[in-house]
Amino acid sequence: MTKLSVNINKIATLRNARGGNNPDVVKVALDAEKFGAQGITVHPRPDERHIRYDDVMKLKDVVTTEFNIEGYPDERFMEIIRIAKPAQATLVPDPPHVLTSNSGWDTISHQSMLKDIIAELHQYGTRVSIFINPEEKYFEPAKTAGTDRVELYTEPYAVNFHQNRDEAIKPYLRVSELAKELGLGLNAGHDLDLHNLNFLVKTIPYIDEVSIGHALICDALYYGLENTIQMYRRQLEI
Ligand SMILES: CC(=O)[C@@H](O)[C@H](O)COP(=O)(O)O
Ligand SMILES: NCC(=O)COP(=O)(O)O
Repeated sequence: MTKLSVNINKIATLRNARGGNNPDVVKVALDAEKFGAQGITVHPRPDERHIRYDDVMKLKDVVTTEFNIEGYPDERFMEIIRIAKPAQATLVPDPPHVLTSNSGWDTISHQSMLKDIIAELHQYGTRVSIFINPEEKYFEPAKTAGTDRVELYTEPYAVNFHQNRDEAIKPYLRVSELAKELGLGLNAGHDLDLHNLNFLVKTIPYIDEVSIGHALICDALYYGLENTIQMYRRQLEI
């Protein structure tokens, strides 16, 4: 069964908007776990626009489901992982000022860098996932780099879903078969929501984990966090 990891970046965005501690990121993470989240994901970007270094240092001691820390593997990120030792680190090739993640790794040109980074993260006992576009040429090099999992970058799927869901999912189906043949674990994330999630996991039933943030937090404004998490869980189970 595909697990739901709730990305709480946008809770921190709201908190930072007024400079206090409301909403309390740690409390929301613990409540999200109580409400059915099977993991907590954060993406501490270098400019700390939402999740801050201090948030990670508090969350690492209290998250009881899977803690997943995403980010570009610069020295600051590696330090965070060295200290936090999360269940999973997801490597994302984001430049510092990108609005949001907008591509997976070029695992061909970055293979040796990724290999060294992944080897170091494995020393901390952390599972490694790398963000990847649904293009077959990147999967063999990802495997050679030593990653445990790949995370399918699903924005193109989400964008094309409403036009033609069967066409939108085709590239993902192809590369998911390849990932399976290579023995790579499979995560998925970015722009997944209540409309497009079920078709993705029904068509690709061996996705280990989806990490969902933006749409889920927006839905929670209307349905409440507990109800929303359970609505997403239901989309993974029907
Ligand atoms: C890697 C990924 O797709 C998400 O973590 C995304 O980066 C969310 O980041 P923002 O919340 O900053 O948009
Ligand atoms: N890895 C994807 C993630 O953590 C959340 O992405 P989004 O749902 O905020 O687009």
